[in-house]
Amino acid sequence: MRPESASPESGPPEPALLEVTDLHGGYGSARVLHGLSFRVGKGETHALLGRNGMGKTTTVRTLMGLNAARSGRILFDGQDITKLSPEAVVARGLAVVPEGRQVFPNLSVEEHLIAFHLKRHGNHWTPGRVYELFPRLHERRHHGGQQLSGGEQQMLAIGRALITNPKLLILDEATEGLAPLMREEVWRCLTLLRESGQSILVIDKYVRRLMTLADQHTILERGQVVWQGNSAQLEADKTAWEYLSV
Ligand SMILES: Nc1ncnc2c1ncn2[C@@H]1O[C@H](COP(=O)(O)OP(=O)(O)OP(=O)(O)O)[C@@H](O)[C@H]1O
Repeated sequence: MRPESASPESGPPEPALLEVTDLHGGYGSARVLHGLSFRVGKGETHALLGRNGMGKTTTVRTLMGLNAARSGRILFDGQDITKLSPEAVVARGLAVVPEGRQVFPNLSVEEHLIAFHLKRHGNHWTPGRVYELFPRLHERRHHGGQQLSGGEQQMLAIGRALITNPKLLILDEATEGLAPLMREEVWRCLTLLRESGQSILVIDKYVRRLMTLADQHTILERGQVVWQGNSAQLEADKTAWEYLSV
């Protein structure tokens, strides 16, 4: 149950899996995030929305420890991860499917999955499970990253994140540049993951499609949160759409 929906009878709200508070950050002297706050509950699918250049990728990079936070706090599963290195953040249970996929050209599919496998959190995801989710990857398991199509690279990027057995899976524009059928493959995968209870933070341009998937939405505008709500609220609120139109 999400904290917002806790009734007085149900006791105190469940602590969030991810709680970002008054986060400031950017790239050196370039300030991009101006005090943003949002939370992702356990088992929740949360969409981070906003036009190009509004700070979504910078938020993800800051969560992952790739960009230093200037101030503010990132709590993950009850622990402060604000100042942790990327390796330590992954070890705590965050994993990202990065913008542009970033698969290694000279590593085979199988080598990617073996190299990134982290045995923990019940060790749910193994190379075999990833191949069940994406049979195409099994067929291509001995091929190098550079020999894969864009869609196959995207499946591998998702598989590589899942194989770390993350508590929170983050996807930054996972459908970007994909043909419609491949996009649907990504949505199918996200729907399955959501149904299995995986917590997900997703950034994507296909807002209408996200509305069928996400429990909550946070809209960023110039590095600040300008709107938050669920899919029904987003559907109904014209103000929110003004932040999303190009
Ligand atoms: N390496 C960098 N150095 C300096 N500024 C950067 C860098 N990368 C991004 N920015 C700036 O930070 C701001 C936010 O960019 P960011 O990539 O976080 O936006 P976004 O919401 O993810 O948009 P997009 O969909 O275009 O990726 C933009 O003004 C961008 O120009």
